[in-house]
Amino acid sequence: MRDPDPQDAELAAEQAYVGGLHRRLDELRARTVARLSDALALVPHNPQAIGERDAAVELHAQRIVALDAADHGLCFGRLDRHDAEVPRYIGRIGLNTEDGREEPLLVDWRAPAAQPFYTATPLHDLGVRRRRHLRTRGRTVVGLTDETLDLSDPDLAQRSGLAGESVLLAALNATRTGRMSDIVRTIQAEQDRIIRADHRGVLVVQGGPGTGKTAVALHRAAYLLYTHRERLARSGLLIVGPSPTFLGYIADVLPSLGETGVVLTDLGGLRPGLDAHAQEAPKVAEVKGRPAMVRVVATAVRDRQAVLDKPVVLTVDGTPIRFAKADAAQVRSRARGASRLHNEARPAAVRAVIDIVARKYADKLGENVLGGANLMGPEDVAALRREVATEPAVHALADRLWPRLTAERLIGELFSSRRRLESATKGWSGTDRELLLRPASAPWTPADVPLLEEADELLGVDDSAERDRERRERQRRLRHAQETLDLLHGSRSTDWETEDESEELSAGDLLDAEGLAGRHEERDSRSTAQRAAADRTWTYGHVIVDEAQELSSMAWRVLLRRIPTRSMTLVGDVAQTSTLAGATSWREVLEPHLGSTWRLEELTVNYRTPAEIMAVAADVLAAGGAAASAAESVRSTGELPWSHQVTEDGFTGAVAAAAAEYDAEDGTLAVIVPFSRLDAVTAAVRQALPSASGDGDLTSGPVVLTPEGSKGLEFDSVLVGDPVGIIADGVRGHNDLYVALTRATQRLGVVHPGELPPELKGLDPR
Ligand SMILES: Nc1ncnc2c1ncn2[C@@H]1O[C@H](COP(=O)(O)OP(=O)(O)OP(=O)(O)O)[C@@H](O)[C@H]1O
Repeated sequence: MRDPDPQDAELAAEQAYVGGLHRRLDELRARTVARLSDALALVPHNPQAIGERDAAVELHAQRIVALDAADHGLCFGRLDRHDAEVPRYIGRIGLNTEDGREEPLLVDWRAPAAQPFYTATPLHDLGVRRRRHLRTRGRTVVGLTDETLDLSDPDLAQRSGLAGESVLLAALNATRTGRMSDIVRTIQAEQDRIIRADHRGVLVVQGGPGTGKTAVALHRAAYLLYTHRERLARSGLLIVGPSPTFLGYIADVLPSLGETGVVLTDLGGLRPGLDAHAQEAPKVAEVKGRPAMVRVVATAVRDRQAVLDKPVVLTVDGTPIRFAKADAAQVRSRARGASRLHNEARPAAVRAVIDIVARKYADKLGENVLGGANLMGPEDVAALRREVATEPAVHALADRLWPRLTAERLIGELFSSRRRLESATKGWSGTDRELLLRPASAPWTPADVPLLEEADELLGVDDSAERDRERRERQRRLRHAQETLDLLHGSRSTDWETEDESEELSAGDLLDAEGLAGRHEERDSRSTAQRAAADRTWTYGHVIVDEAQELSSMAWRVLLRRIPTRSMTLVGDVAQTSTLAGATSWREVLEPHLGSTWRLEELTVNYRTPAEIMAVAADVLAAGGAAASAAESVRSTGELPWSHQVTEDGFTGAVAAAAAEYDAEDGTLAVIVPFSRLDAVTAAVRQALPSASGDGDLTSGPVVLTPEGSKGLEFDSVLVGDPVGIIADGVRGHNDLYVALTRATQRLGVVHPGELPPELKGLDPR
């Protein structure tokens, strides 16, 4: 019989503890499910009770989601401290004992008490003696890794400075699934500092490829939701990413951390109700993103506030009325004086047309043939005005002079009319203007979204009909509330036929009635995230932007409107900018919008790409003239990235063959080619590998992408086809190639027709 292994005994002890945590989790879940059923079974008898019931249902349902999410990998860490007897366990959520008095059973990774798990070092041990990483499979503890934070530890000199290095490397070497996973078990100190940074103001996180910017941004979202739960539950948190494929790739991370109430979108999906994802030439997107477009949109709106080239003649009840150019000018100046917003000014424009036509009509009808004063009295004129107001020709004229405009109509009609474009882009070069011209039926692109939103800002809404409806509805509610109060108090009767009911109510009564009427207002049962996503004017509590270097000036305007408090986290890498509209330095892009009121944090370690691949990518970065240097890789694989020269004719076949070879390896695969070769290579790869997906779903098989489409993603194997084509195709071609090469977590191959560009000479020729 062998001696019991001390490691086994430790494992058994941890298993006992973790088992207890799971029992506690089950208990809490069962209790929350019971509360949810009780709330659902409740039959509320008044609107206030309905509101309370709905709030309770939402609260319990969210709690169940969070408890379920925590079940997988519930506890992953333990801290033994110098000054405490009991160890502190760290996990996905906080769990207390029944009486809630002792040290919590489990500390949420986001709580201040958990921070030493990520940041304690032998030099700054933060009271920690030993950090233990627990590995679990299902509910079973399958492994332990200890780090002693003791300066006298003889192994210390060998350590890399990474927290939980072996656990981290195991996570980094794992094959990818096509979906990003959370990193709560292995967050590194430089990442932790950013995740927990103060939420106020603008925090810019710069980092090379694979430094965990996206991971950090998402964990920061979870941290902010935990720390400022109440405020963010009301105002919401917005995360903006570069593309729908990217959003699909990161979609599991926050739910796995128990957080679901976040709005995730890309620019093309930011405008409620509009799917603006059509592709367009990068040069067109760049023009649309320029700050000069603010003026173009403003001019386009003013151009729709027309004056006449020549007089028009209307017929009112058989009487011809001449509407002169000067009359049109008067309409325009009255409407412009009424409101800055085009649609809000429209009622004034309509009134002005009616007034002018009625006056002229009265002048005609009341003309004194003997040459004296007009025979019409004020009542006659008022009656004529009412008649004129129902005349369709008068409204048609008002529409012509001051049309009701939606943003879609304004921008659509602007871009499809050479005449309108010329007027709105005076002083522009013909080439730039030409880029904006497109057919009326052209679908919307992401770069159109900021223009539509800009137009909305100038158009406003003519909500007079809606306001009337609301006023009547409010009067109805007030009447109903007062009747209810009267019933309660058995008080006097009131004549409700009077329009102005406030005269009928004493001040005290009105307050009571208003209070009661307010309770009857319908409660919006949608969640904050749903309401925020559907409302263009919603302002968020915090906004996170990933790949922020890609945003154009116009896109910044849209985002900043959604966050007047400027509580933002912007993550990106200026060396990965691919569009002309994108940033080459943070100062250059942020200064016009934020001045110098932002702070910069940097991430310096590349967790994704092995050193062998990074060496090649760094040469490409340098050849592109980038000022930034690539982040240092945390690991190497010993596998050299290779190149394979082929003829032009053999290119697609060779790519498909190499893809088939890589597909036989474990994990995910992407083939990245220039936009001009996308269709041909996709067809060839699909023929060789029927599982190759074409719909941007990264979980179902190999994908063929452009460098731009691969932004923010990663794959175990990456095959880059035609690097020279990538450099030539892009407006910042070297950056595009750099992005493509740095998507690989394990293997990289490059297939090239013709010579290999000198910056890729570091590849191993095959
Ligand atoms: N502390 C960590 N523990 C485990 N994995 C990590 C850690 N930090 C980053 N990673 C992993 O490294 C990979 C790269 O991270 P991420 O995609 O967030 O980088 P990025 O900086 O956004 O890259 P890019 O700019 O190239 O898109 C991901 O697989 C991520 O899970």
